[in-house]
Amino acid sequence: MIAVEEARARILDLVARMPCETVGLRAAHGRVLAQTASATRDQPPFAAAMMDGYAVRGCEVAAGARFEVIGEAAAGHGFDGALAEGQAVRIFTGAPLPRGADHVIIQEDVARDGDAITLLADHDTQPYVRALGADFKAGDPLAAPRLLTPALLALLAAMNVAQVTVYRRPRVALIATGDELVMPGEVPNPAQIIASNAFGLAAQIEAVGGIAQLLPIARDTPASLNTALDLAQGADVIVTIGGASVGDHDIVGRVASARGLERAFWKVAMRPGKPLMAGKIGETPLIGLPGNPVSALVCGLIFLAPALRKMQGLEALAPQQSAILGEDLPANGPRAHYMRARLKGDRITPFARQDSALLSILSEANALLIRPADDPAKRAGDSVAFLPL
Ligand SMILES: Nc1nc2c(c(=O)[nH]1)N[C@H]1C(S)=C(S)[C@@H](COP(=O)(O)OP(=O)(O)OC[C@H]3O[C@@H](n4cnc5c(N)ncnc54)[C@H](O)[C@@H]3O)O[C@H]1N2
Ligand code: MOO
Repeated sequence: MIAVEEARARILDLVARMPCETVGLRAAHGRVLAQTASATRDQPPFAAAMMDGYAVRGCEVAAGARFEVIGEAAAGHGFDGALAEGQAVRIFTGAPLPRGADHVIIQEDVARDGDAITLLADHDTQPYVRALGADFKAGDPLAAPRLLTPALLALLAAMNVAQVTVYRRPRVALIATGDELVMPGEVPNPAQIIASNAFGLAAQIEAVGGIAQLLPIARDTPASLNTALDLAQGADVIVTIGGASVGDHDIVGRVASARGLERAFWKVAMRPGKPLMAGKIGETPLIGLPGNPVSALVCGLIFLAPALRKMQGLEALAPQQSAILGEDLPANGPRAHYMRARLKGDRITPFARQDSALLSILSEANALLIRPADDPAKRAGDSVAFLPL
């Protein structure tokens, strides 16, 4: 058995950066920018009014000052002429400032009489002008790699960047294995259960930008598993679920070896997730997850998600967080324990039941409390590491 960190490092070594592709902005949410994008224009491209009112020369702004209104500037329609002394242009938010103007008096602060305005005594003195390029300048870069969020997509659009180069999404083939499994909605026989793991894993994969492909369930025969592995060809990562342990029907290791698996490791000093296996068949990384539902999903978070992040040019690991332990815990054994826990404020308390088959407890948990291997007993109030769920 190897340590969690060693297993993760070996899995990260199995995967490579994805190739790039160019996509339109509407397809870029959640993708990772692979090439720096640069603004093709200044924003705003002119000094712009920040308020509805009157554009004037700032040096003339004084209580009681009168101006002649000589025209109008609206968003999308500038005023062609220039302002002379004593003149104002009616202006609306977002409009370019007329030549000669450097100040917008908000309309609440003037009395209008035909084509004349008079500035009221208690007027606002802010100029209400947004400078040319105040948001960004032509050539300003948006450096890669970075995850494209809603705000960044809006920024790229404003920069007049219509297409971006992003990493291709890694496609992950998911193969559930076991004679006991039927798909949700099917009618199981009395010894069967519903295949649940691939649904949680697919969601985890999609949450980190991957594409999940659910293949047909492989039965506990080499022929059936080989068929599923054939169908997985072309995937960027193959993930099997179950059949990873030591039982007579745990055939994933054997079948994968017969297909040329170069094993990076089998068995990790962790709970849940001990029988985890990983390697490469040809150029394709294969991760063999344990079948117990919580083991599969915890391994998905701790090993598969970082690998998919790395493949898309992102930092594989998020920084670890810490919280205050809510109750005393006995010493941990030789396997790191990822305990389903409830984090409330800065206090974290593990659930009493930690059986790796209990999805109900996982779904109630909002954190995994991390007990390192051989961690000594802990007291309530001690600081402990956790992963948010
Ligand atoms: N003698 C030993 N027995 C076991 C060991 C061991 O070290 N020595 N390890 C245990 C641990 S820890 C785990 S975890 C499990 C994992 O074993 P497998 O990866 O071989 O998984 P299976 O035996 O196929 O299934 C375990 C359990 O999970 C259910 N399962 C499987 N696939 C799914 C799925 N897609 N959706 C929902 N549930 C699934 C399956 O029915 C079993 O109940 O091995 C221990 N045994
Ligand atoms: O490692 Mo198993 O995942 O403890 O149940």
